[in-house]
Amino acid sequence: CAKKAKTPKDSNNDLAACRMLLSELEAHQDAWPFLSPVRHKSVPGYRKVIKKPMDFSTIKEKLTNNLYLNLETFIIDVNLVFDNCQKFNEDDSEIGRAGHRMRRFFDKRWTELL
Ligand SMILES: Cc1nnc(-c2cnn(C)c2N)n1CCCn1ccnc1
Repeated sequence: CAKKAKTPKDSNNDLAACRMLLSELEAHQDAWPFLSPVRHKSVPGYRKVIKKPMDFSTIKEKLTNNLYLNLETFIIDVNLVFDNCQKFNEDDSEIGRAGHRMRRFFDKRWTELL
């Protein structure tokens, strides 16, 4: 089917959806590992293993500076947070489990927007 043209209104709706989704992520009880950048200087191996660090405060900064083209590019960064977490943490660990719970919550919420 023909791709629907993106109007300014569509972009504003995407932006509102991103802001709403991000605030829900930040308010989640399992968000604590992801609220600010991993202090890679005090986490041995993190900088070597994780090529593209990402966290909710960085996403908020990018949203504020209009660096997301649409909902898709925002979702890519949120998924990067959870993919990094899975790569660096055992599934059976505090942070690993929080990451899985947060990913499940996010997937449910943004798909409810479609
Ligand atoms: C996110 C995330 N992924 N791995 C870590 C981490 C930080 N230190 N260690 C040993 C990890 N595996 N993090 C950041 C967790 C941030 N945190 C830790 C305690 N309170 C916040």
